[in-house]
Amino acid sequence: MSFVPVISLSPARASQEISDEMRAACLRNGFFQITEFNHILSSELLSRTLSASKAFFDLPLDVKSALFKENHICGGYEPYKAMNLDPGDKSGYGHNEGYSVASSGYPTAWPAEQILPGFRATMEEYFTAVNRLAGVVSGYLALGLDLSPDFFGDFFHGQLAHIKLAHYYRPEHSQGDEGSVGVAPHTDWGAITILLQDSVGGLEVFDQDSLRWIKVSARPNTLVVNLGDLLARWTNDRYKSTRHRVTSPPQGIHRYSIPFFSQGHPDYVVQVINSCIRPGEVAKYNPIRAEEYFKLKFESTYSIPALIARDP
Ligand SMILES: O=C(O)CCC(=O)C(=O)O
Ligand SMILES: [Fe+2]
Repeated sequence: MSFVPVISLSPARASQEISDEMRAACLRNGFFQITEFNHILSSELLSRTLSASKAFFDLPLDVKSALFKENHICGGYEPYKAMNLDPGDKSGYGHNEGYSVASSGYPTAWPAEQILPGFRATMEEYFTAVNRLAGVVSGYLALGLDLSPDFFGDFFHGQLAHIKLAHYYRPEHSQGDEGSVGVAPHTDWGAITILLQDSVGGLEVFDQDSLRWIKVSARPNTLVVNLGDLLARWTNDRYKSTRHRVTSPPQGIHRYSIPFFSQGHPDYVVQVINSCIRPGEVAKYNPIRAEEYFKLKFESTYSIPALIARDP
């Protein structure tokens, strides 16, 4: 099996076949790519969303800075090198700037409509579509675990999620390896991440069997799906949440990507799935409310103490 298999979601395929392929990928690295999901999310929307993201980052810095992300629940601007996903490594600050959009009902600092016409509408449209796609993928994941397809339904319904527009580039006049850390090695925190990326590439996964960094190809009309720590926890680590990183594009090249992070309904209590506990094993994790879990993760990661102090 490929390290990061490409799985077609074509409606012509049998659900069991799709879920079997996902299961194999989840047991290995928790990483796969999906294609042929046009019936859920159109390729036109994918390219419109990437273009809108580029237009946002082209705004002057003072306009973007005024939209500063206030705390881990809100959406807003995350300045260049604000985030270190590897808290133990001082050189782990990613060479990217970001802008996150929170679920509807949670505040996002939007640019004024006259500054970026249509931006908000495109992001909201993409958010709704990718959220729906996450629900569809979760149905296949449940089937792959021999659970009812709506097993994850209450977690995803009314969930807190966000998309993060990311813009990677090296510092001006950088040389050699300077600025090569796009995102330091990390695992994602949530249930599933769905990544939209342009054609530049740079995402790498640390394959759990060969113990090598594997490049994830950037394919048109294809999204990368990976499981986060919460799904690993939920399955008593049967399904994998794997370390990955982003290598910045060469000097002068810009890369745009948009991960969707699925965090679940804040009040949902995530408890190890009984059938994932093998004979002789015990549940490795206590039940935890999704909201509490994310607050703990956020506080250990971000480099801006003010963001945490101002938590509502
Ligand atoms: O931009 C990418 O390719 C992935 C980014 C990522 O892993 C993250 O933001 O968690
Ligand atoms: Fe990630």
